[in-house]
Amino acid sequence: QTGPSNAQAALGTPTGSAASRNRHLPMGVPASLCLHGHVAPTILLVGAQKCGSSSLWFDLVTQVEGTLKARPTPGLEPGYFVKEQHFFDQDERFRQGMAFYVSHYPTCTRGARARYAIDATPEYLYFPGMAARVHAAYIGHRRALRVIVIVRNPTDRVLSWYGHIGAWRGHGNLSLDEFVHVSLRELRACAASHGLTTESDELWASPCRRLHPPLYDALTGGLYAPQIAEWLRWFPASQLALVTFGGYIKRTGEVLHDLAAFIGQGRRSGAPAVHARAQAGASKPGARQRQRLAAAHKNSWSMGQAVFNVTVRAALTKFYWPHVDSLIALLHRPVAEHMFSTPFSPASALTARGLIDGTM
Ligand SMILES: Nc1ncnc2c1ncn2[C@@H]1O[C@H](COP(=O)(O)OS(=O)(=O)O)[C@@H](OP(=O)(O)O)[C@H]1O
Repeated sequence: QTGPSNAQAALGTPTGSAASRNRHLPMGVPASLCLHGHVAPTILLVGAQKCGSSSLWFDLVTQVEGTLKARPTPGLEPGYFVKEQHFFDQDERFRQGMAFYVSHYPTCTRGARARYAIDATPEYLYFPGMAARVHAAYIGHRRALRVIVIVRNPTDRVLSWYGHIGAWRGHGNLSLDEFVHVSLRELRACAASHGLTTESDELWASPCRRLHPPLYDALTGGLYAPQIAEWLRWFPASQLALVTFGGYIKRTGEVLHDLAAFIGQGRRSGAPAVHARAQAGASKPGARQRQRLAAAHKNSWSMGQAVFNVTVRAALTKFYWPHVDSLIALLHRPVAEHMFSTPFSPASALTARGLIDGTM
């Protein structure tokens, strides 16, 4: 799928400071990757969907030195496609090849400082087969890639999904609680009919990953372990970074500092200091912060104050417990040993309890 490149990715030395808890920054930080005359995306913020990826993308392109977003494409929704290219997950775009993909990014400039284009398409994590496609497409340039994953309490993710994707695809007349109830019931039935249990990681790549409309993939998007494992099958752990939503909200400046180091850069000079973000609605932000948050939330249709009925939340939490345990177990396996994580390191502080109660 990859056409001939105009330049090879040159490997230099890291310029960013090493993040405190991560001893394993990728060896050799790539300069800009120039393909077909354009700066090719080397930072893939692959999801998960509804886990704060728009906010994190906005912070990366405004705060981290050298980062670039895509150019608006005429005829396509500008606020959406500058963030998400949907190249690897949409066959009709993928078939057009790498020259088409990179044409959405600025042209390369001889002698310019290193620039890192970002594609923040959350479906890259969710769809099976994406990591393999990226691996094949970046042949000869794989070491230039940095893959970032942000995860969130999966129960809160379902609420967010219902308010955005569910509303968009039409969740019929099902209330939030009915929607969860029916999704759990259908998922259980589907798992049983395929010889699986609802605790199994295999659910994600099974036919049960998508239930019939209007349920779709609301629940299985939160099975993070198999999704991350798929990327770890194709890329060295040192090229993957894991961010926790709760940690990002509470320790935004620290997370951006760490990710800048992961990318091999520092914070943009002159970028305003970013302090911890309050959870939406928990504080009264000033006008400037409101403007920043509005931009950062552009791609989210937050349900604001909506809450689950207590029993429904408990049922979802029960469903997700083994899956969060599975994520923590994966992060402790040798294959993930050199994975970059911020602001919590799996070996020390990241716990299933913290992810479930949203403090991480
Ligand atoms: N700073 C801050 N504080 C609190 N909440 C935040 C913040 N940044 C993003 N978010 C929440 O993240 C949810 C949107 O996630 P995504 O941007 O990944 O959505 S999307 O997949 O790109 O559509 C969406 O969650 P819900 O409000 O629960 O729907 C956003 O509100």
